[in-house]
Amino acid sequence: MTGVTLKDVKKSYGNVEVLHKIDLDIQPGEFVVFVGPSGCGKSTLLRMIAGLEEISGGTIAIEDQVVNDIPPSKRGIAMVFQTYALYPHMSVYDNMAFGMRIAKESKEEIDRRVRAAADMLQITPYLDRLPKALSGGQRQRVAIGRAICRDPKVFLFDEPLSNLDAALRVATRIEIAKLNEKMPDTTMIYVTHDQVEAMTLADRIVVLSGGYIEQVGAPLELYERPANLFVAQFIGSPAMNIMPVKITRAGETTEVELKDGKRFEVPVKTPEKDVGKKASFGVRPEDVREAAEGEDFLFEGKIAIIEALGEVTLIYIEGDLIDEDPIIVKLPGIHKGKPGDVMRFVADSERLHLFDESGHSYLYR
Ligand SMILES: Nc1ncnc2c1ncn2[C@@H]1O[C@H](COP(=O)(O)OP(=O)(O)OP(=O)(O)O)[C@@H](O)[C@H]1O
Repeated sequence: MTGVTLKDVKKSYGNVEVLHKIDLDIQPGEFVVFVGPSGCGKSTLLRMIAGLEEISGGTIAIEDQVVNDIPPSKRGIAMVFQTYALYPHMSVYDNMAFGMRIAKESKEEIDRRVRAAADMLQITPYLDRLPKALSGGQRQRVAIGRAICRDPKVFLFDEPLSNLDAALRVATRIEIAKLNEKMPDTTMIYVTHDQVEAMTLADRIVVLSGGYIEQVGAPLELYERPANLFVAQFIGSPAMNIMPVKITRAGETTEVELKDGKRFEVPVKTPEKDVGKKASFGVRPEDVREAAEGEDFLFEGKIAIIEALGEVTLIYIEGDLIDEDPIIVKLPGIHKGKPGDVMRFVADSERLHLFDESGHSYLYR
């Protein structure tokens, strides 16, 4: 089984460094997803692992072998692209067989592998068709099938679903999850800017921003214990609400004060020296509920906009508690509030987050 190790990996274009000091250990058989906003460097990092981009510094090793100077075809990897990259004049069968023919595999072996991959992806009925006679989702399955035929040690996916419409994206995502189950020994590295893909497919997510790794962890770890403000607001939708606070008591748990003077406890550890300092208090829209009559509430405000989505209602709360955007609350079902109504909210204390002045998360208890 094959892992991938990145040590102090850097990438520059001219004198602009776009990836800085990337250290990452991907375990054999692991499904790792790179996410981050546009331009953060996730595709470049994947293409460096594939050998499609030169490495400006550091080392990339696949199965303990440093591959910096090894061409893509010799790295034991297969890559699936956003644009499918199928040969338009070749049948599905020939597209899938192509790499093996170049590698001079026997006819029988080629046939066995093409049929096994086609069966795995349910594309057997289309083997004789040209790519143009297939839907986008079917074409992407052919591209994945072609990659499987190469029997790669490491499978790389570069935003494979982003050209598909919403329904096909879900169906193909599930296909990829099944593929991962069927190929437990194959390491998979997947680039996306879609959080749902990252959360549902990954064993571990690598969050990148501005060419740096912000955090590496299991999906729910990032959701429940974000290491910093960036990850807190990047993972989860709508994003976590962040309100400026002052620390009024430090210790094993921390008391903070909102801009309106309201004080409450957050179960995180803070050092005594941080008393009086500014901090950022975070609570997710879905972790808030409406306070009962007379219940001690966390924050209050006026409804600015209310959006009924059926299964949930999104409520945008006006007020002076945050500097820019409104606070967003996500309540289950249909809520009968209307703009102008004043609402009060509570949240379980375990669902509260606190970040220091530089945006790092205080230690969760
Ligand atoms: N050939 C190139 N020459 C110069 N700069 C480049 C080149 N390719 C990429 N970059 C820069 O490197 C950075 C990372 O690009 P990359 O494509 O890896 O980002 P990304 O996270 O995959 O973004 P997206 O989600 O938009 O594809 C960007 O700032 C980009 O402008």
